[in-house]
Amino acid sequence: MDSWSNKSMSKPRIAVIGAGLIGLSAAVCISETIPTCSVTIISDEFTPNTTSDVAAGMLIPHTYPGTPIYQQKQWFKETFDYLFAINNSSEAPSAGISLVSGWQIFKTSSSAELPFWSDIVLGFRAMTEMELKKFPQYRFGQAFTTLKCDCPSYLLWLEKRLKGNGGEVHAKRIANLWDLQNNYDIVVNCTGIGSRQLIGDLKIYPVRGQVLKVHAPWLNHFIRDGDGLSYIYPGIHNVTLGGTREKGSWNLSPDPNISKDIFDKCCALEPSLQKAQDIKVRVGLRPSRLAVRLQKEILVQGEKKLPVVHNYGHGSGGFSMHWGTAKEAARLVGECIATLQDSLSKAKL
Ligand SMILES: Cc1cc2nc3c(=O)[nH]c(=O)nc-3n(C[C@H](O)[C@H](O)[C@H](O)COP(=O)(O)OP(=O)(O)OC[C@H]3O[C@@H](n4cnc5c(N)ncnc54)[C@H](O)[C@@H]3O)c2cc1C
Ligand SMILES: O=C(O)CCC(=O)C(=O)O
Repeated sequence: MDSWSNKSMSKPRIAVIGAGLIGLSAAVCISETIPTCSVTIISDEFTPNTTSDVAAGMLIPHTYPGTPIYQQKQWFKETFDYLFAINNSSEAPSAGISLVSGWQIFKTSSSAELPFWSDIVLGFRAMTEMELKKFPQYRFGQAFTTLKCDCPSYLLWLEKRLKGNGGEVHAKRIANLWDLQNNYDIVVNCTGIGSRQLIGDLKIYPVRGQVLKVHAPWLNHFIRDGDGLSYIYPGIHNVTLGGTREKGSWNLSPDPNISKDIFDKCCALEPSLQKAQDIKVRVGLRPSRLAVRLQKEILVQGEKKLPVVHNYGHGSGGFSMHWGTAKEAARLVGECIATLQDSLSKAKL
């Protein structure tokens, strides 16, 4: 009899490691799609101290070169539809979800490809001559309406929803997945960049991002340079100005020169930002990987087995993809439960 067969599967116990966007959304989705299980989040950091709190929270996907495009499109569509429904409900302000229209602008039209997500966001079209007059240095642009999450509000709302479903939250650093084996049947790994140390995945690396969060409530249109290095994203509580992408840097200290550079570039795009107030600097490490890792793994140690569902490596696109990947993680957890129940009933024969 292996160690699985000793456990009662009447209420499968699921541990989700990580309380960033990916852990919280996976935990909520599991608790809602498999209501017979218990879900516990275990994490060493919580909002407002996660990478997910630093993000702009825009639904504008980046492409993962190692994940098939049809898969990315599906995750984005599921995420967009889910957040659009929240946006259209009375929950929108407490969840921190808003619709935002704006422009992605390019210095040359040849660099402006039609993105794979153009038919998922709303009203995607080429910018008119009139709109482009605002940006004399730019030749071409795309106008569309998408969704934005106010990151800390959305994380708190997810946590509240999880607790409302009976889920629990514990503060703890996990050094070894096997430490969870006695108390849980299945582990869901949503540790982001922490997966490099926790499970030794050397394919995940940090891409440092520094942003400014400013008070400029008159702004309601987003502006994104197509190079992804300058953006102005108005949200419910503040405007996020970005940004930087420093591959391989683990430095979490804000750099004042970079802050000045971000501010100057954003003011060049939107001069009224000179009047912005309450400027705060935030730095986060994007958990980057060629492909999101979303798969089952059965860890084996002698007679013992521990089913793990990995869900990490969302890089620059966690907000854009999170509900689609949470649904897939929940489906994989369901498969693990079916395997455990099958092994339990065989052991009883
Ligand atoms: C500047 C910036 C702007 C961004 N803007 C956007 C955007 O506009 N749109 C978009 O889609 N994406 C954006 N992103 C990307 C997005 O922030 C990430 O994809 C997303 O936050 C990843 O979420 P996560 O939950 O995997 O990671 P995290 O938020 O880092 O959460 C990981 C969690 O795991 C916990 N953990 C790690 N190791 C352990 C351990 N050993 N034991 C216990 N707990 C552990 C951590 O404490 C944390 O709670 C941006 C990122 C940055 C840096
Ligand atoms: O790239 C963007 O425009 C959105 C912000 C983001 O995803 C990032 O900075 O990683």
